[in-house]
Amino acid sequence: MGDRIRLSSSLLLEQRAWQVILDREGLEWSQPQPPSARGEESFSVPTSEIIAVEETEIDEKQSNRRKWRKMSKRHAFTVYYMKRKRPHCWRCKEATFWCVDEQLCNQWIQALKELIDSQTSRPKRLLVYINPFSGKKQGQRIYEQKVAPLFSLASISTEVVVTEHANHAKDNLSEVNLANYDGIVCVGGDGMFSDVMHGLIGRTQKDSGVDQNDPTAPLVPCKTRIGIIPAGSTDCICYATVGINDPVTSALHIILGDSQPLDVSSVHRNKTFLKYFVSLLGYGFYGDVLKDSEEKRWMGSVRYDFAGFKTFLSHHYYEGTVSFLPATHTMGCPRDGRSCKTKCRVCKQSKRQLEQLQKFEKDRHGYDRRNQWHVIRGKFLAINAANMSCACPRSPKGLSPSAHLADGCADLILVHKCSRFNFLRYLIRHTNEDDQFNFTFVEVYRIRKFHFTSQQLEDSDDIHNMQKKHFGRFCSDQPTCCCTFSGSTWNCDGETLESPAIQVEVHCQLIKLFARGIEPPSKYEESPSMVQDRSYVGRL
Ligand SMILES: CCCCCCCCCCCCC/C=C/[C@@H](O)[C@H](COP(=O)(O)O)NC(=O)CCCCCCCCCCCCCCC
Ligand SMILES: Nc1ncnc2c1ncn2[C@@H]1O[C@H](COP(=O)(O)OP(=O)(O)O)[C@@H](O)[C@H]1O
Ligand SMILES: [Ca+2]
Repeated sequence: MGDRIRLSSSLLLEQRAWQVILDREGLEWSQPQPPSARGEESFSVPTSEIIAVEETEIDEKQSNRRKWRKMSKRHAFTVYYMKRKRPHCWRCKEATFWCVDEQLCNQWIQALKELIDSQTSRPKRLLVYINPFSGKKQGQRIYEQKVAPLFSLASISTEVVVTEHANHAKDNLSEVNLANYDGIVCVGGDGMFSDVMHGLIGRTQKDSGVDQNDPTAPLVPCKTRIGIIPAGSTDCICYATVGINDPVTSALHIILGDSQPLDVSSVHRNKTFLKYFVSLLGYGFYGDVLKDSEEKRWMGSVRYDFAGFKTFLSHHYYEGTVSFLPATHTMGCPRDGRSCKTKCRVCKQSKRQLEQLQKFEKDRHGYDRRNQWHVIRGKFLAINAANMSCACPRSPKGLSPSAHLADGCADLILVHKCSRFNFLRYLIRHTNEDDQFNFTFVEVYRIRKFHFTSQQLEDSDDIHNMQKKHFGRFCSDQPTCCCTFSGSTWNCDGETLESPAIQVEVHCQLIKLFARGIEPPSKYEESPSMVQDRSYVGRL
């Protein structure tokens, strides 16, 4: 595309004449001679924010200006574009331009279409999975009423699968031809995203011959992007990567072809792969809240408040050993206040440095003097590994406000045993501006890998070893073993995971989302107030 796309014409919009210019950068319209009372009016939409163009039939009856009808037939086209309504919240707006010259009108439509087609990162074919039972069970309605009309406006073809059971999306992804799609969309909550992500990562590894059970195997990054239409109970992954849980905003990020790389952490027990997570892996408090809330699914998202209150009162602590490998490749740290923003420099540089470090480690067969494992043994109310901020409507800054989406690190938060009052103070700080790490009983580290073993398992291992020595085989060798551990469970992106021992490793930028991270506030100040403020589907 070159200078061929450069048009400058006088067109009418809302009965006023505007000088309208289209070039590679975008569309601009301004008043040739601004009426002094109004001041100069000029509006622009960058190419990357133009959604679609359509030829428009002008309803002549609507016009009370008979003189135009007398003159000649009007020819019109409507430009649909993204507009920032308030921080992080996007809407689709429209502006209908017209003129009496049919050829000129067609020329504009053609040029705008060419410009839109030049945006090669935009998806054309999407595979959509809808969980009809997420959150308030509105997934299907949200998709059909708010999202599908926008996809069809943007000429995106879709194949829609309404899931019938848990893991449906994951299983389906193991057999579909991924080459047929430019992206996968999941409509639901964090659990639904987890299903899709496991399907996609598993499929990519299988196709590349990587064994997911091998905790040392470097994983192959997934090419297909995932879009999240939030319709769940917490919607943490959407909120922390877009800044809001709003279906229309997410649909627009997908249509405009945004791309946000995301770290994924793997959880293994010895040589068995258990799960991946992108937001929170939590033991103790968040594990117990999740486990308790699962029996209360019928309550919807309030289940978490009930379970949270109950778990808070029970005030269980868990003994165990955490060992971790601190991240040495990143300049960021959990309390530096440098939160992850669109086109984050910390993420970019960290990835580069991690690649160098990994190459260095490979050359030295894993050895690097900076690789010092730290070991902390204790009694914990909560052990949280936050791969991202984990911001959500309940906690707008999240569990670790300065965690990054794509730096190859997770923030490991250890909440040691403390009084109920202090734990409540800690929880309350998730909802306000105060630093939740500024407590003597809270430690936070930026890490690349960590291991956890519960005290019960350590004790039983000691007994096993002793008994093995003296009596031969013992129960852990038997599949029928009935040893029970009174440990907690893991909350792994909102899915429960029972394992008294795990090894976790962060995989830098393993997947990509249709998102752009958190836009800094200046973006909203820059956003022009447009002439026509009619929302297309935004208010549905
Ligand atoms: C006193 C107020 C305390 C508010 C503390 C809020 C902390 C919220 C942090 C949320 C981190 C979320 C991490 C993400 C988790 C999700 O993946 C996951 C699944 O999402 P999905 O259902 O959409 O699939 N969601 C969850 O695990 C839910 C976590 C929600 C925890 C809520 C805890 C409420 C605690 C209330 C304590 C009340 C104490 C009152 C004492 C007088
Ligand atoms: N049709 C279905 N029936 C039952 N469970 C389902 C279905 N589709 C998906 N699931 C499972 O429901 C779980 C929760 O889904 P999610 O969309 O996160 O809702 P919520 O945010 O309300 O927890 C996920 O683990 C997913 O595998
Ligand atoms: Ca990270």
